[in-house]
Amino acid sequence: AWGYGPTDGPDKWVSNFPIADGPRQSPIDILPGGASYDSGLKPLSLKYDPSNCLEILNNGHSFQVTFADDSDSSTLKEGPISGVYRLKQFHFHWGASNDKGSEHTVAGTKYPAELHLVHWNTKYPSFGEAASKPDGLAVVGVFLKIGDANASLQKVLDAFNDIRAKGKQTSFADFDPSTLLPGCLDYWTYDGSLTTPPLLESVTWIVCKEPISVSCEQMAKFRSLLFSAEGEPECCMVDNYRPPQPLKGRHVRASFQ
Ligand SMILES: C[C@]12CCc3c(ccc4cc(OS(N)(=O)=O)ccc34)[C@H]1CC[C@@H]2OS(N)(=O)=O
Ligand SMILES: [Zn+2]
Repeated sequence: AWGYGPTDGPDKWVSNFPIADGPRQSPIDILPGGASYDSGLKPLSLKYDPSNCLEILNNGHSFQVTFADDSDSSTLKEGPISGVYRLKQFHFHWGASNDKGSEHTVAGTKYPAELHLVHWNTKYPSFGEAASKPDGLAVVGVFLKIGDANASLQKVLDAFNDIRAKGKQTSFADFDPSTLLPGCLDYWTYDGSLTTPPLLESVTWIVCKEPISVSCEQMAKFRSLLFSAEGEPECCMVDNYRPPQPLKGRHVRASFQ
């Protein structure tokens, strides 16, 4: 199985997932000067229904909040995509210290964490089906920056006591993920991939320029989760991020000037 350690981490993934060296891998280092403003890009239309929120789980790589996706009540539309994409889950990536943790970087700058809201294209019958199509998924990325405590994020962190170890899950209801979005939804967009195995090249990435805040104490709470299952030697869940990958001729577009 894969992980983020010295023996099973990002540099080792290519042996079981050769697409790791593919033409549209993620994340990337975003160079604002290298992105071209595209006036044809529409504003993001994100509409989420808190009643779709189902549970929160520790999957051994991150924690994720999963949503009911059997109707078009929590969707992403417009932006760089066409059609309707449904929210399936959101999760985070973070570091062992505040100087690293994000997957995307901005002119080399690493943020302490990054939120990913994973949506799938409803032109396909299911999430799993969509995940193997070049236009199957759209992930909205939001950077976290050290500052004031984030009250909305705190609701998620308060559930951590029930999911400390790998494989633990607990019900998590009535959460509105739009409360985790920045005020300004200016974004960069490019064609990429999942950032964990199976590294499928099926993601339209939409990375928000404006970060949301997280306090130092809240970052410490992220780091209290475990990669390990109950009964195994405890291994803190930290540095669960893939470093930037080669651009390989791709263009990054900006929705703002
Ligand atoms: C669940 C699945 C395997 C893993 C996976 C999936 C989708 C989106 C994902 C986003 C991730 O995070 S990230 N950073 O946004 O890229 C990490 C893993 C993801 C599908 C792809 C095939 C499996 O689907 S399945 N079982 O066949 O139904
Ligand atoms: Zn992710």
